[in-house]
Amino acid sequence: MRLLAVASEAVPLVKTGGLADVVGALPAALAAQGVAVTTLLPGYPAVTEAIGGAPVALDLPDRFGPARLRAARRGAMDLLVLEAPQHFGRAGNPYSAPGGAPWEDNGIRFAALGFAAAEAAVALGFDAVHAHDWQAGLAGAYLAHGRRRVPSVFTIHNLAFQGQFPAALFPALGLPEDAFGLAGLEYFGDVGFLKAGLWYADRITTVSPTYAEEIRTPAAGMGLDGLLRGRAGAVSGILNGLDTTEWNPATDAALAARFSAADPAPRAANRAALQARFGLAPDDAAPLFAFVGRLAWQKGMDLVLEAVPALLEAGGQLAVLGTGDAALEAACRDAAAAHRGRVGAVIGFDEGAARLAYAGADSVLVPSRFEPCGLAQLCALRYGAPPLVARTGGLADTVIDANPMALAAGCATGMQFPPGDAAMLGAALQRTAALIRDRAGWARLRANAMGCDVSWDRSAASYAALFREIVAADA
Ligand SMILES: Nc1ncnc2c1ncn2[C@@H]1O[C@H](COP(=O)(O)OP(=O)(O)O[C@H]2O[C@H](CO)[C@@H](O)[C@H](O)[C@H]2O)[C@@H](O)[C@H]1O
Repeated sequence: MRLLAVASEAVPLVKTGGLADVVGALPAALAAQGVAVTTLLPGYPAVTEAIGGAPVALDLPDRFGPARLRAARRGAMDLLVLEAPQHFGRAGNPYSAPGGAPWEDNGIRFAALGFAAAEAAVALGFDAVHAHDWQAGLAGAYLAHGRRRVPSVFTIHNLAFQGQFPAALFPALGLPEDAFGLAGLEYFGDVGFLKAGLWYADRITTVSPTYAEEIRTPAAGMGLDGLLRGRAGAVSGILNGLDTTEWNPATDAALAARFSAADPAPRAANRAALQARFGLAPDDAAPLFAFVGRLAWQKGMDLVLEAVPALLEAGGQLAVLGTGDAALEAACRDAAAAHRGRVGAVIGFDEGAARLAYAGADSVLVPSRFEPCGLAQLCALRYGAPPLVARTGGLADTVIDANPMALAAGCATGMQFPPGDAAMLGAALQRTAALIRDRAGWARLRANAMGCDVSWDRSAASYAALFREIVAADA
C-alpha cells in the first residue's frame, strides 16, 4: 500500500514539537508493516536546502501561485516537498515570524499544503492519505471536492491548535460555495482547518486512547466535542511511540556517558553534566527533577513553579528546559535566580540539553493540564528517569503510578498526580523524593521504566490495520 502523509513538520528536517517526532518516525515503523509512506512537507528554507535540486515530481495548478513538488529521499523517508517560495521561503519558524507573531497568511499557506496533498494523492496514485493536525486539515476537503476519491485518516496531535481563520478567507480557497457550512469548513462563523479535517476524514485518530475519550467530552473537547461525538464510530486512539534507534541511551552521542538498563551506572556522569549545564550544585544525593517542554499553559510549568517550595523542602533540585510564553520564561529565570544552585533554567530549544535532561535527571516532570500523548515521558522511561506525570490523556496511558499495590506487584514505572493541582504536585514531588532516596527501590523502578516497550511496533500495526480497512472499504 502507498500512503501519502502530509504534515507541517518532521524530524530530522524541521521540528517545533512532538508532531515532528511522530511524522518523522512513522514511515520506518509503517514500512515494517508493508505500508510505503511518502511524506509531503512545506518547502521551508531548511527543507529545500536539505534536498537541493531534487527532481520535480509534479507541477501544481496555479491556485495559490506557482508551486511544484520535488521528490527526494532523506534517511528512511521518501519526501515530497512543496516548493512555493511565496508561502514557505522565509526565515522564522513554520508558523511564526522571527519575533514570534504568527504569519498573517497562515490560512493561505496551509491551504496550499492541503491542496498540494490532494493533487499529489490523485495525480501520483496514492492509495490513502494521512493528514496530521490543522495545517493539513484542508487535504480532506480538497479530496472530497476533487476529481477522484482517495480515502483519508486525520490524526489529532493537539486539539488546542485549531487553525481558525476569518470567513473572508473562504473565497480564496477555491472550494465550492456549499463547502462553507456546518457540513464542511464552517466553524463558529469562521473557516476551521481542524474542523474540516475532522469533518472530511474517513477515520479520525488521536495519539492515545484516553485522549480519544476525553475529546468527546465538553470539558476537553475545546468546541469540537459535539462533532467528535457525532463521529464517535470513526474516532480511535493509537498511542505514540519513539524511534528507539534515534532515542537510545546506549548510543546517544549527545550524552556525557552512554548507558543501558543492564548497566545504568554511567548515568551518574550525565547527572553531573546536567547539573553543570543548568548551573545546579554538584550534589550527589539531591533528588534531581527535570522539565523539558513548551512553556505554555497546557504543559503546566506554572504549577511546577508554585510547587518549588515543596520541592526544595524535600531537598530536591530542578532543571528547566523550555521556550514559549514570555511571562513563563521570565518566571523560570526568576526562580533560577532566587534559588541559585537548586533551580536552573535554560530558555531555548536545545536538543542536546533535552537528551542530557532525560539521561541525567532522577525523574522527569510532565505536569500537563491536558496531554494528547506526550513524548517527554516516553523519553524519560527510555532514558531511565521514571516520570512524574499528571493523570491525563496519554500520560495516564503510559505511566504506572508507584502506589503501594503497584510497588508490591513490581510493575510501577513512575508517579502520577491529579492534573492542574499545584498542591497535589507538591505532595507528589515529596513522595517521589522519598522514593528516590530509597536507592534499591528506585533502582527497581528505573529498571521497570527502562523495560517498557516505548517503540512504535504495536501502534504501527494499528495504523497499518486502519489504513488497510479504509482502502478495502473504498474498493
Ligand atoms: N526546549 C526544548 N528543547 C529541546 N527539545 C524540546 C524542547 N521542548 C520540547 N522539546 C521536545 O519536543 C518534543 C515534545 O513532544 P510532546 O509530545 O511532549 O509535546 P507537543 O505538545 O509538542 O506535541 C503534541 O503532539 C505530540 C505528538 O503526537 C503529542 O505527543 C503531544 O501530546 C501533543 O501535545 C519532545 O521530543 C521534547 O523532547
